Amino acid sequence: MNNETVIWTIGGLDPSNGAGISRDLAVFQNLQQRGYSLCTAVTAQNHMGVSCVQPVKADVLNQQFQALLELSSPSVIKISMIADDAQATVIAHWLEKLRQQNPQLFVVYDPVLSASAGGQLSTLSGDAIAALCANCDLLCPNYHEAQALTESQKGGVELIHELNQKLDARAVVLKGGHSGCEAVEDLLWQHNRAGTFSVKASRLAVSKTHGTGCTFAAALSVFVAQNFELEDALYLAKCYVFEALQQAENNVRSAGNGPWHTLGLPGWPKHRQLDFAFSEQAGLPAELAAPFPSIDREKFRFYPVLDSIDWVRWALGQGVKTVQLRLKDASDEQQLRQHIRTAVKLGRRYDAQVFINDYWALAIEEGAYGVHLGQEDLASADLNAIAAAGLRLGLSTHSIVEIERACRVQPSYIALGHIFPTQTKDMPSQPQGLTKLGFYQQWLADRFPTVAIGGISLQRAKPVLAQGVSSIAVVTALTKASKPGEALQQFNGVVNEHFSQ
Ligand SMILES: Cc1ncc(COP(=O)(O)OP(=O)(O)O)c(N)n1
Ligand SMILES: Cc1nc(C(=O)O)sc1CCOP(=O)(O)O
Ligand SMILES: [Mg+2]
Repeated sequence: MNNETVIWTIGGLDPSNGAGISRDLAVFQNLQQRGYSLCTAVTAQNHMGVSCVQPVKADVLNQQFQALLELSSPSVIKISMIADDAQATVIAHWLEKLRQQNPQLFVVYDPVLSASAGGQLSTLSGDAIAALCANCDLLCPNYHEAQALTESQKGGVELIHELNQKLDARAVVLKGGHSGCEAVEDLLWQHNRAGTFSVKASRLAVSKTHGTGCTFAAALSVFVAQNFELEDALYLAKCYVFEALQQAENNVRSAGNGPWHTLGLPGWPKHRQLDFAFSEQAGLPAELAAPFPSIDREKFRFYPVLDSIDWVRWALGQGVKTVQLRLKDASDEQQLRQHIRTAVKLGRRYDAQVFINDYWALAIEEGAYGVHLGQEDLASADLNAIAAAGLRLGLSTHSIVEIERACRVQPSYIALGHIFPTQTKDMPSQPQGLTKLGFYQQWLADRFPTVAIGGISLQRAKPVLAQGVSSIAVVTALTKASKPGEALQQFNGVVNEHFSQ
């Protein structure tokens, strides 16, 4: 991914480069982002401990803000070590000002109070921390910090509830590295979502973990800046740190007994590495015994999604080999069954791959070629029954977490949406854009055929296909075209040219 954004990091300077702002800048650079730093304290420390902390004066911090604003305007600010209340007042002032200029500004607060190797770093009062939290979008403490902030010995979801009672956070990532458990589990809670989302990693045998918290929060800030949903940002940040630690573990012999962070950073995560789970939202579907039947990829390259049997008949008559019947205003069950039956028959007559959207039970009964389902259907649809009936299955996805959830059921294809703004339906998520589409495609690495959907016009077809997807799906580019026959021919031209290269 290479959409450069500007990220500011506010924190202390660690001369050993394991933690603090120099570590953050290394992570930003490793992930191809433009980073700037504001220094709150000069420390003398390494992975074995902190020997001295010299806070910078509040006025010096204030001038750093002024100097940086002349250069850039951040999309994300990461805050970690704040030495004292006077600094917190300066930061609160600037956050307010920057938010006025950019209401989309996202602030991540990693409340570093002491170093992992031991040593107090901050004299920040409880009131100052509470005021900061109210100004932040995401609070990401580790267990020690969360317990210190709440004066509680609880853990897990209960600890997050304690945090919420004390501090007015909009979202919390509770880092599990210090929980003492066998697996390291990070929990995400968001004020506007039910339940929590968690990512688990096995504990690696790396002994010197100085700076893992900073590395994690810096990577998380990058993924947020790249407009990933918080669940994805947490998942990717965790993969990033896991990969960095794994790399260190593998290299430990050649690197001698030095700290892990000197062994290099891994770059953008490229594939699935860790398990995740939802506590209350639509859970993970059970893994099925066998993959869903495959589709004919050559027939799949252009995929009209159509809202009537007349359109299906027309498209198949024009030679289209994959279509979807997507009926959204069907109230009469008999009529609905009739439409699905006709679509199935037409599919057989034209030797085409006809998918039925939503109505999986009727699709089974009518012997359809396949069904297309959304994420919310995953919890309610009987996937085993669809598989047992031999139907193909297509699944919608809009994020890495949804992609990974879809992969568990080994579908016949995965839809990636919505790429551009669409008039066809209200989408709860943001358009993905081409860069993210390319990232998703690389992430999937041809595990399943893919189809891009959402706002794809004739002009956009070529750059979308260039991201490596197996197919493009369109609704209005065909059904609202002034001359649908011509539009279809033009799409065929672009698709054939792309796949003949
Ligand atoms: C090819 C393709 N991709 C995505 C969708 C969207 O399906 P879903 O999320 O189930 O939403 P509705 O279409 O039911 O509104 C699709 N239909 N086809
Ligand atoms: C039905 C649908 N599903 C989407 C998804 O992202 O899951 S986008 C979409 C509508 C696509 O219509 P158009 O080509 O007119 O933009
Ligand atoms: Mg649907």
